[in-house]
Formats: sequence, structure tokens, C-alpha cells
Amino acid sequence: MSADAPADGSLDGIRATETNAIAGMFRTYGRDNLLLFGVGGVASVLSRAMELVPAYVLAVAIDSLFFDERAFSLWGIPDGLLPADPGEQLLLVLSLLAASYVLEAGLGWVNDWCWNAFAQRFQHEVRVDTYDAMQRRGMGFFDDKQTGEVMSVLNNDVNQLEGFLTDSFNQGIRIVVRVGGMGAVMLAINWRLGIIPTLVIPVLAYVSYRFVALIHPKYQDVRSAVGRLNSRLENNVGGLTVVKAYNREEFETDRVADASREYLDSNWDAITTRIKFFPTIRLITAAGYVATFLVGGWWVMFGSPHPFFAGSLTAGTLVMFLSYTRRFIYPMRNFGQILNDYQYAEAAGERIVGLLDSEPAIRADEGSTVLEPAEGDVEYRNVSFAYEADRAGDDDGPVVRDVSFEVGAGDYVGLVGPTGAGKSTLMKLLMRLYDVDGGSVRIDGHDVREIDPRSLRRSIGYVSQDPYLFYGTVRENIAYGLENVDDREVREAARVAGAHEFVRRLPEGYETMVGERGVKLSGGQRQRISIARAILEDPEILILDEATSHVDNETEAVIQNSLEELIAERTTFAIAHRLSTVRDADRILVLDDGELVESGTHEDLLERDGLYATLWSVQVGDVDDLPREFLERSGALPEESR
Ligand SMILES: Nc1ncnc2c1ncn2[C@@H]1O[C@H](COP(=O)(O)OP(=O)(O)OP(=O)(O)O)[C@@H](O)[C@H]1O
Repeated sequence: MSADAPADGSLDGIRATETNAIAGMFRTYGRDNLLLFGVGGVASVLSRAMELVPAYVLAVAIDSLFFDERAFSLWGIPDGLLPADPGEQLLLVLSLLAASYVLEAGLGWVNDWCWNAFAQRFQHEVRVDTYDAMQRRGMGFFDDKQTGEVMSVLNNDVNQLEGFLTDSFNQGIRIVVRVGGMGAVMLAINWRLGIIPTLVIPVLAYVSYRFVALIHPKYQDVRSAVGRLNSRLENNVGGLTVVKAYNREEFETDRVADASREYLDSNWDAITTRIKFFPTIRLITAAGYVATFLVGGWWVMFGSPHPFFAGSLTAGTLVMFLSYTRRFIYPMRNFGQILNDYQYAEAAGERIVGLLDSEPAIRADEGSTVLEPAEGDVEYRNVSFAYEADRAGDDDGPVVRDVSFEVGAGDYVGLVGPTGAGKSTLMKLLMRLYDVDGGSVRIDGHDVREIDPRSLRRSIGYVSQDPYLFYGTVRENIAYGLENVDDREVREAARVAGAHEFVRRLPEGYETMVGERGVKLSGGQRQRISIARAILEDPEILILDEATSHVDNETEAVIQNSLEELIAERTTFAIAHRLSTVRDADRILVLDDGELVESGTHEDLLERDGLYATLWSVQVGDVDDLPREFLERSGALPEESR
């Protein structure tokens, strides 16, 4: 159902390619709420049926009571039960009129209640399911998507559905019921005259068909433009500090103006098509009404206008007929608006279904191994990996090349190497955020692809370079998503992570709210909270990806000291640029350009006098001794001297 994502970061590529996205959603979510839908539908039909009563009793009153053209009789009531006195007959007519209005209002309320409840539940379930489907996608999916674009599907597109479900959809069904009901009544009263207004239907169908073909791609463009505008806004708000620091307000305003102009243009294109459609529909329906009036009026005044219109027509019947014709034809004028809303919702629905139906890249296969608990042996066997962009051939190829090593349970392993060497990527393969292209990554002898992803991730704790704090209290952030964690455990984890002291000094201690991205805390403080989170998770394997890069040397020493106890019990990978962090590691793996070039203890590697020794000398200040090749590769030399 899905095509590949386009390079511009928009979600056009996961837009469902099959038509009728809304109908597809109905099959799933509509079925769950069928009862509400059914009761609402019945109430709608009955309330529309009540609409027929006033015109009918009025026609009876005109013909029988005012002009005495026929005997007083009412459909569905035996003549014997009807009063003989004209005053009582008028009273009955008025009572029926009042009762039909009351019933119509009551049934209308039931209809609104049921269909609004249906629409709200439908939309709620779609939103939650789409979010769930989105977060189960593999990381590769997000590499070429902008956050704002994904948000626009989850938010704008799903909300677009709400407008359609609550208003247009409700109205659409009413129109079908009304037009169908009134059409049937008209044809029952006088099918020969009834044919004239019904001719409007095929003409409308043709015009609508042409409209849909024209407007659909335009609405798809509008939804994509909304997504791009959203991405731009989200990007700019997130990077406001940089915008201000570099004085780029005007530059960014121009970029937002461009994105907004793109939205305006695509919307305007759709609007100009739409506003031609509505008056056309009005003209067609008006023509149908006028034609009925013309033929009917002729028939009453001068007799049958054509042999096809056999028999006679009374003025009362014509009044009733025209009243029904108006009710038959007028709703069709709104049909244009509803069809338009449907098309707009369909364009949004295609993006939702595209996200909903997409297979999660990484999922639990039946019979996959559950690590309970893992020992912590890790093995990389001839592992190669390239990101999607590299695979597409516009980059240097694999970022991990034929890497093999084994780590025993409980080992402390340092991962070092120049920036961009592939250290973080190597660890993402262990967590199976991406799947390897060649070779295998194994935990306790099991290929990670054969391990249930939930149990795999439960066994691994991860502290990233740029820890993310959710909007909530410090306590909630440390005990993130864990149930049954008491305050003492949270405090203990914070103490080991070197966070307890500064948290204690926050205005409300562990109950202090931290901002969207933990903005009220410094980078180092966020890292310490993130370490506390990993400690509380108590995983068998711990990955510290530059976990102490934002803290000062003194704090790092404190954290290292506390971490020793933690590290001793589990397999730990520590990615570090500050080599002192991994100096005491059982083993240091040195990566360069995706390859494992050296491996050993700090002393072994210094003795070998290779890349590690060079990096070490940089850190202890011997920059003058750096081999020229190293400076060249890092791009530190001026171009003319390369
Ligand atoms: N999501 C991604 N999509 C495409 N390329 C990526 C992605 N993440 C990283 N890369 C590229 O892969 C290479 C290795 O990146 P990685 O983050 O693993 O390096 P690193 O050794 O951890 O670097 P650093 O020390 O700077 O954190 C880099 O060239 C980087 O540009």
C-alpha cells in the first residue's frame, strides 16, 4: 500500500496509494461503533420522515377543508376514526403538525447525539492507533522525515477528519435519506411529474465526477503544503536560540513566508476550482425546480402538457408536490459542499492510512527469543551497515564495515575514535534501532533479529549524548514509564548518577517540573538525570554514549566513582571522546571510518602507538606531535597545504 518516502522529508511517500482511505477506516473503526451508527441512522431516517408530515397534512387541509375537493382522509388512520366535524378535523390536523415537529426535534437530538459520539470515538481511536503505528516504525523511517511533518499527520490530518465526521458526514447521510425518501414520496404521488426533478441526479453525478477528478490532486497538494509549513515552523521554534544568536530573524521570516506562500498557492488553486463547482450545482438544482413548477403549473392550469403526463393534477397536490420537490432538490445544493469536505478529508485520510497501515520495520516475530534476563555476552560478527541515504549512493557507503569483536558478560568496554567513525551507529545496531546489512550482532549467542524487540530493549539501558527529558517532574523523568517505583529507589538512582545534590536544591526537589526539553536544567544536569533513569531500569547491558560529555571534569570523576559499582554488575559500553573516561576499561575498541582498527587495554594501545595513541596525545596536549595524515583527515590543515 505504501510507496517509498520522497527525499524532501514530506510524507507524500507513505500516502496510501489505494483510493477510499476514509472507507477503509470505516471498515475498522466504524465497525467498532456500529450500534451508535445504527441508532443514529434510524433516528435520522425517522426524523426526516417526520418532515414529510407537515406538507402532507397541509395538502389534506387545503384540498378537503378549504376547497372541499376531496373527502377528509388521512393516510394510516381508518376513516371511521376520523372526526366528522370540520372544526375537529382542523384541530386534528394542527395536532398532527405539532406532534410531527416535536418528534422531529426529539429524533434529531438522538441522531446528533449518536453520530457525534460515533465521530468522536472514531477519531479518538484513529488518533491513538496512528500514533502507535508511528512510534513502532523503525528509526530509518524518521531519518528522512521532519518532526513537524509527522506531527501534521497526527494532528492536522486527524483533526481534519473530525470536521468531516461530525458535520459533513452527518449532513451527507441526511441528504441521502432526505433525497431518497422525498424522491420515493414524489414518485409515489405522481411518478410522471416526479421524473422531472429526479433528472437532476444524473446531471449532478456527472458534474461531481468531473469535480472530484479535478480537486483530489489539488487537495493532496494542500495537505503536503500544510505538512511542510508545519515542519518549517517546528524547526524554527526549536532553533530559536540559534536564530536570535545569529540575528537571522529576517532570514527565517522569509523562509516561513515561502512555506506559507506555497500553502496559500496550493489552497488558492483548490479554492478557485471549488467556487466554480458550488454555483454550478445551484444552477442545476434550480433548473430542476423551475422545470417541475413549469410542467406542474401548466398541468393544473391548462391540463396535461404532453400525452406522457396522463390524468389531471389538483392545485393542492401540486403545492404538496412542489413542497416535496423543494425538499428533494434543496439538500442537493449542499451536496457540493459535502463532496468537497469529503475530498479534503480523503486527502488527509490517505496520509493517516499510509501511516497506519505501514508495517513496523522491526517487529516481534512469532517464536522470537525472550531474554529473561540476559547474561550480557555480546558478539559482533562481520557486521556491516549503511544508512538509507548512503545506500542510495549519494554518500561514502557503509558507516560500519566488517566489524567483529566479542565481549564477555560484565565487561566494561570503551568505544573511541574520531568523530563520525561510527561509534553511536554500532550501538544502535545492538539495540536494533536499525538492522545490520551484513553479519550479525548477538547477545548471549542469539542474533538480535531473533530476539523479541521488547525483551531486547528491556535488557539494554541507553544514555545518549543529548538526553531528552519529557515535560513532567524530575521524579517522573527518572522513573520514566516505570510502575511501582518508590521514592527511595528514585533518590538512590539519582545519588549514584550524581544528581541527588542538585535535584535537592531545585525549588521543589524531585517534584520540580522540567521544561519541554528539560530547558530549565543544564546539559550536565540533564545527563545526570538520564543516567539515573538508566540506573533505575537496571539493565543487563548499559550503553553510555558520551554520557558525561556535558559535565565538568570534577563532576565526571564523581559520577565515574559512583558508576563503578553499577558498571561492575553489567556489560557496559562507554563511547567517549574524553579518553580518561575509558582509561580503566577492560577493553577499548578503536573505530576509524566504520572499521575496527585497534582493540586492547589503554596500556596495550599506547604501546602499539597507533590511532589511539595519537588521540591520547591530542588530549594530553601534544598536538605538535600529531602525524600529518591525522591532521589531513580531520580537515584541520589549510587547503593549500594539503
Ligand atoms: N540517521 C542517520 N542517517 C544517515 N546517516 C547517519 C545517521 N546517523 C549517523 N549518520 C552518519 O553515520 C556516520 C557515523 O555516525 P555516528 O553517529 O555513528 O558516529 P560517531 O562515531 O558516534 O560520531 P560522534 O563521535 O561525532 O558522535 C556519520 O558519517 C554520520 O553522518
